[in-house]
Amino acid sequence: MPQAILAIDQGTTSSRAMLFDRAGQVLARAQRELTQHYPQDGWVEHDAEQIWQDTLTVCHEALAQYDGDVAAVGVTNQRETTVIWERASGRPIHHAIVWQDRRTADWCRARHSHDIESWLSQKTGLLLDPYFSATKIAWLLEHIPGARAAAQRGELAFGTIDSWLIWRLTGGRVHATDATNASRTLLYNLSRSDWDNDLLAFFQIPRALLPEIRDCAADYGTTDPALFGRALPIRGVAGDQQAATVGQACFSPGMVKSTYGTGCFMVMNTGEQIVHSKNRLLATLAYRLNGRSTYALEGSIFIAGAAVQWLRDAVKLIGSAAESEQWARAIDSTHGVYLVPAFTGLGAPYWDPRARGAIIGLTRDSGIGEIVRAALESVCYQTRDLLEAMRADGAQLPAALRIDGGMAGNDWVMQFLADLLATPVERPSITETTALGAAYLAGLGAGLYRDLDELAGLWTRQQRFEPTMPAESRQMLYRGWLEAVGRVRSR
Ligand SMILES: Nc1ncnc2c1ncn2[C@@H]1O[C@H](COP(=O)(O)OP(=O)(O)O)[C@@H](O)[C@H]1O
Ligand SMILES: O=P(O)(O)OC[C@H](O)CO
Repeated sequence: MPQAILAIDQGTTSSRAMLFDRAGQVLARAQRELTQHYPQDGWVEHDAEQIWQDTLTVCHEALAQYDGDVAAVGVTNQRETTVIWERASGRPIHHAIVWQDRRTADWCRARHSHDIESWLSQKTGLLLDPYFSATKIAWLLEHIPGARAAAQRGELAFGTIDSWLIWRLTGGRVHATDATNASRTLLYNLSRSDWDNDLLAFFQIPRALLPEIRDCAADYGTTDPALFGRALPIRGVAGDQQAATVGQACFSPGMVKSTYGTGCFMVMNTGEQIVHSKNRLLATLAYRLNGRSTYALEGSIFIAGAAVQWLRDAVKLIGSAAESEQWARAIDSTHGVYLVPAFTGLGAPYWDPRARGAIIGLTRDSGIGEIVRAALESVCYQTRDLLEAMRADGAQLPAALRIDGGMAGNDWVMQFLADLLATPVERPSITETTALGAAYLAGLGAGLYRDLDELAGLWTRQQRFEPTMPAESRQMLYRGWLEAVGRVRSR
């Protein structure tokens, strides 16, 4: 029986546990849907206690499917989502505030200025936007009675979901995060690789709240033996998009992966160089190993697969996400219909928290097919926006785009994407690259793999989509999209 690696992938819409063998093949999997809470327009919350219980359940279910040894545990997670809990009781003081939540939009607007933006961008690679954890922490300290004083006394702990799970997995013994998750808080200094006192002062966040920052492949303690009947070493941690970058083996500068889950996140490896975007992309960490940082340029889109969920659950135009493909194939075009899924504002490169969604160009002939297809196309147009921004930043465009995530299973979307980008799109054999990346990092941390070259050798392609659309059609379609986006922007 080979030694397995347990990967925990706590995402926005579900919590997953997967067991991989050393070659990256899936041995077991279990998954639980996560309840979304929308207390007000633009607010999105998760119950941190449910996240923990679901994680525990899926780990038990996956481990029950396999009776061999588990060499290490890797954790990957939805990033930025913010939990604050009491150190003594382990109880969260409030629901987790999710990355999509826009409640701090006014807070950001009140403090926004050109100088602040460039100061923050220089230190963190990020922007002053509700997306990132710091404004969410500030909101909790301001709105939960007694929280600020308790934080100052060192009685509370902050964490992104990785820290929250590690705390619970280790029975409250380890309060740590990895550098990639830290790099999404607006509190991490990218070039100094540490929390930054000036940033803490700006957001009025006491240092006592913060976890210790470690490498992505490192010692995060062992699981409480009471949980799984044995103590399992936690050896790998990364935010989900960074884990997917590792799972897709994007280890050389210029390599790009794009993950289509709830949102879409395109990450380009920029090597040892921090590229400060002039086009509102983010400079972030790809991974930190042996104390050495590899940086990335990231484009974050808030709504991708979530638009398909909306078609299924809110307006009920389709019965399942997969059905969207038949609707799109059944017509030859949307005949000028565009859907801009700015349900929670617009992310990169627009960063407009007050924009809201729209369907534009409807005629008497428009039907379900046009709307469904427009929703799928919107994901590809938004990807093109990101690639255009990377191009404008002087990045050499990749020879092919490596894609993954739930929506990557939709062949029609992948072909339209290749057509619209005029770039081949490659789908790997294992599209669960986020969990795979966490397993690889844990394997590196446990000494099961030698180095990144060995991991790169494990990547295999399942399908390649070649662009075939004439350039003229591509440009015309994209022009229509830019016009549609222009109509929903708030500034
Ligand atoms: N065949 C499909 N066509 C279009 N969208 C899909 C398809 N299958 C799944 N999705 C979308 O992909 C998303 C799920 O992807 P996943 O990677 O599991 O998300 P996350 O990690 O963000 O929770 C859902 O939003 C779903 O609507
Ligand atoms: O849970 P996902 O896969 O939608 O990813 C969420 C991102 O990490 C948010 O930045």
